[in-house]
Amino acid sequence: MAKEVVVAFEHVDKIYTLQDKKKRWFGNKKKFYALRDINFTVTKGSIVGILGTNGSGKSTLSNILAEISYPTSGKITIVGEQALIAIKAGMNDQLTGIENIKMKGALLGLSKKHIDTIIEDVIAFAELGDFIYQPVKKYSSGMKSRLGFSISIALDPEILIVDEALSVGDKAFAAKCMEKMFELRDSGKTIFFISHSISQVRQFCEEGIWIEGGELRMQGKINEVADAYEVYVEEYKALSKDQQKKFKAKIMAERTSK
Ligand SMILES: Nc1ncnc2c1ncn2[C@@H]1O[C@H](COP(=O)(O)OP(=O)(O)OP(=O)(O)O)[C@@H](O)[C@H]1O
Repeated sequence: MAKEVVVAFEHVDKIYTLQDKKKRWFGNKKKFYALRDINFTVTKGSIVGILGTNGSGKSTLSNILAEISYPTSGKITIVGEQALIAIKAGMNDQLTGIENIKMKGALLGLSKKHIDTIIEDVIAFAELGDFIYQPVKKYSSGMKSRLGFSISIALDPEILIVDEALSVGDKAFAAKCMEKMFELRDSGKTIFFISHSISQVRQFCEEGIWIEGGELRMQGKINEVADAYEVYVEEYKALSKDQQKKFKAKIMAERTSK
C-alpha cells in the first residue's frame, strides 16, 4: 500500500515586499521571493533534512510548515498536528515557563488534566529547576530552547519541525534531545530537521530537501542531496571574495522583481 502523504507543497511562493530606499518617495516597491514555486510531498514517518546556505529560505519554509506563516500563493496540505521546535518559537517573554505551557495547552484546546500532565513532563525533561517559575525573559537562550523543546515533545505532535533548536545550550542537553528525537523517529513520527551541521543531518535523516536562493534544488535520499549540497558549498568557498560577492548579488537579483 502506498504511504500516506502528510505534507504537500504545490507551487508555494512566499513574497516579501521590500521598500526601495532610493526611490521610496515615488512609492516604488520590489518583490522579494523568500520562496519561489516550491513543490514537494512527504509521506508519514519520513525524516526529512532541510539543507541550504544562509538566507536560502529554510526558516521561511519551516514557519510555513508550522503554519506560523502562510504562503503568498500556492497551496499547502498538512495532515495532523504539527509543532515547531525553534530557538525563537512563539514563547511569551513576560510569562513564566509554567504559564507558557498553560497558554500553549489552552490555545490547542487541551483539558486541564492533559495540561497538568504536560507540565509534569516538561518539568522532568527541561531540567530548569526553579526557573520554570520565572518569566522567560530571565532565561538564557539555551534555557529557552530547553523549554521550547520540552513543551513541543510533551504535546506529542504527529509532525515535528526542528529548526536549529539543538544548536544552542549545553552539549549534554543537546545529546539528550537528540536521543529523544531518535526515539520519536522510531515511533513513526514525521520529522523535518534543519541544522547547519551536515553530518548531524546525514546521521539523523533519511530524505533531504535542498533549498537554495528560495528555490527547491533537490529532493531525494539524504546522502545524495547532502553530497550535491556539499559540492555546491565547496565550489562557493573556492571562489575569491569578489567572485563570492558577485555570486550572492546575482542570486539576490534573481529573487527580486518589481
Ligand atoms: N519578514 C521579512 N521581510 C523581508 N525579507 C525577509 C523576511 N523574513 C525573511 N526574509 C528574507 O528571506 C530570505 C530567507 O530567509 P530565511 O530566514 O528563511 O533563510 P534561512 O535559510 O533560514 O537562513 P539562515 O540559515 O541564515 O537562518 C532571506 O534573504 C531573508 O532576508
